[in-house]
Amino acid sequence: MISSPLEQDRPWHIAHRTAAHIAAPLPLTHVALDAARGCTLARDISALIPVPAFDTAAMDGYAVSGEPPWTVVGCVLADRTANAPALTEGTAVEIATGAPVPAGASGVLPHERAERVGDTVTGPVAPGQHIRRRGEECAEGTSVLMAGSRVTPAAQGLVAGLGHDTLPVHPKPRVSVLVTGDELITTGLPRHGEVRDAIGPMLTGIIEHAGGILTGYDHLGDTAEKLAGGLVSAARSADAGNSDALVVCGASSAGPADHLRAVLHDAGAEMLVDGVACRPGHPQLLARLPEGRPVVGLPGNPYAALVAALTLLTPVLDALSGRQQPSLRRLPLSGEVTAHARDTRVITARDAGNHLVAVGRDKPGLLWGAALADVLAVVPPQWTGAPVEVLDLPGVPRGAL
Ligand SMILES: Nc1nc2c(c(=O)[nH]1)N[C@H]1C(S)=C(S)[C@@H](COP(=O)(O)OP(=O)(O)OC[C@H]3O[C@@H](n4cnc5c(N)ncnc54)[C@H](O)[C@@H]3O)O[C@H]1N2
Ligand code: MOO
Repeated sequence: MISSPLEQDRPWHIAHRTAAHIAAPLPLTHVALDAARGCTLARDISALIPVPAFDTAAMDGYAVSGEPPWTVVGCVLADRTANAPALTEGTAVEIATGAPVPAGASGVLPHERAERVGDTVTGPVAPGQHIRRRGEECAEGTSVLMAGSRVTPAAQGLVAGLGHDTLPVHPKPRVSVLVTGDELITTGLPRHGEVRDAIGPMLTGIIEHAGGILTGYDHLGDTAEKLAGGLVSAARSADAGNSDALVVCGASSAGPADHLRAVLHDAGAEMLVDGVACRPGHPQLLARLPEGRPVVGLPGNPYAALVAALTLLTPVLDALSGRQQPSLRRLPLSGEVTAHARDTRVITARDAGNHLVAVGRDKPGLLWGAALADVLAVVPPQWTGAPVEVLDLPGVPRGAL
């Protein structure tokens, strides 16, 4: 039985949470360090080597042994061949920062504190001064990153320094997108009856920001057959390993060309969110194909599609990537805001640091306000002014103002 969208509309928070629990994380795979950026760690990571890996000079100067004065007997640089003989009492070697400190050294005297005449050097050095001891910053085997954390550029640098070449991660979910609509064109000026596709161009960035990869993109016509065919071939390519989730844009409502619900029903899909009580974006949906793959249906109106992408698609990709759903921060909201009696409103806003200011220009059909905004504000039904939850907009730096 296919119901009309409005009858089934789920409260916004429930829809958001349902999407976050739709799927288990994709199975662990080992990927090269560079490819791991943005992925979620599937296991804790520990140090394969100590840091520093050997006793090392923390300053350019002289590694000395015993009390001054010292006779300079050589020079040690930070390279892999450095293998200086042990120092005996009263001797020193010139040493570079990072070079292995020879056995027998009692400290390192920085150049700027050293007085050197010929081969003799003197200066003040406390025992052990300016020597970084093996394992002092991180002992071998220490657990440094937890499973579930995201691989950031700093994390890549950290684990490279600790000897890793690959990382165990949940891979980035691959997403196939089907854009419906006979009226859509993808370049140039639309003629009468035509509309430029505004959803496709924003989806790649949204998917990437959510930690996924766009692996398939198709424009379909408006018939049920084309949509069913598109779903089948997208699902086939998914079987071939090309996608972990499907997104359908448009065809989500009740019009003569809106076949998504019927096609999903015929495909045996389980409908998990059949409309959301939010404005814009109420016809959005979330389903699971019989083999388990999630399908997110975005409404055709572009701003409604953006709201739906941040409501359902982002949490689905978080779930597949093994990322914990971040709890949304709350901020006070000012400006022209009219709450709805029954539905959540998702509106465009600027982030002024400790409060939000409504941007407006957020009618369903145009992304104008969204392109000017830093965030979307989630305004609950019958809102009377309490702080609201904040959805970060993909690609906008935090604290953009
Ligand atoms: N009887 C009802 N009609 C509508 C309802 C409803 O509840 N009952 N909901 C309205 C709402 S809200 C929305 S949103 C739209 C959703 O429509 P669909 O998802 O079925 O999408 P279409 O009908 O294909 O298109 C709607 C609109 O958006 C334009 N569009 C579609 N795709 C794109 C795209 N990729 N880029 C730019 N613009 C796009 C399309 O040309 C239409 O103008 O339904 C309402 N109707
Ligand atoms: O999703 Mo629609 O208005 O709510 O554009």
